Amino acid sequence: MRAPMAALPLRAEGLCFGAGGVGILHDLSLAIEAGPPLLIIGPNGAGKSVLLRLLHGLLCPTAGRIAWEGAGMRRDAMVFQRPVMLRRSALANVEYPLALAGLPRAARRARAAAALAEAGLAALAGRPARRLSGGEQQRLALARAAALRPEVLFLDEPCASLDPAATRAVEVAITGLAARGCKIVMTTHDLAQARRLAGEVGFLHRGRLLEHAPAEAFFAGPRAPEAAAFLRGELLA
Ligand SMILES: Nc1ncnc2c1ncn2[C@@H]1O[C@H](COP(=O)(O)OP(=O)(O)OP(=O)(O)O)[C@@H](O)[C@H]1O
Repeated sequence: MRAPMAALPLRAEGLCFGAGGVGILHDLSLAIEAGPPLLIIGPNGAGKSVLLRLLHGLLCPTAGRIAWEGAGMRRDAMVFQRPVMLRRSALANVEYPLALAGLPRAARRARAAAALAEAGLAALAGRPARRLSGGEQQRLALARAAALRPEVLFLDEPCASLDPAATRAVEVAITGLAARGCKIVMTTHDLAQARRLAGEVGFLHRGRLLEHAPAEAFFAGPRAPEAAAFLRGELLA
């Protein structure tokens, strides 16, 4: 089967977002291309989640533009910090969006089972999704998104409340998706996690993208003084 045409690159130009008279993102420009994961890092309240929501189309910019510049139809999905599970089995949670996407029943079952297996959840397929642990639910949310075979997957702090073992399992799932060609765009507070996963880094501070660089260059010596302070563990105002 031929791979669908790419919708990437995704370009944001002069992006601004404000709410209630308060500016949250300011004149942000960013090009997202196919390749290894882009980790968006920065202090609390920098605007990381808002940026992901804008890029995924859940919020409308107050100024600027977002364009998918490839020839293909956009295929992007998002996983939230606290995923919402349907009151059904894990397998049915993965099948449901496939049904909405119009996949025939037999193909749905096979694709959902494969996505669960890839996330290491095959043994839990029949379990009620809402009874799974936080880490299992997060992996289930990833499997549910991955089953749609998105070209881009936006992940908003997917490991925020997970212990190290659950974090590791989620990171394995993310790395697997990236290796299969899915562009990961992910926010995290955890610098060690950013070092483990990132191919490129975007550093946001007070609603401004102060740096976007290959991960190796960024961690070896960020250009923005605020990014350098953040890497040193200083508390940024
Ligand atoms: N829909 C909204 N309406 C109004 N203000 C919002 C909205 N969404 C976010 N904000 C505000 O915008 C700022 C940036 O929020 P955002 O959640 O993007 O930060 P963040 O960098 O993801 O922070 P954290 O690391 O704490 O999750 C915050 O001050 C937040 O209160």
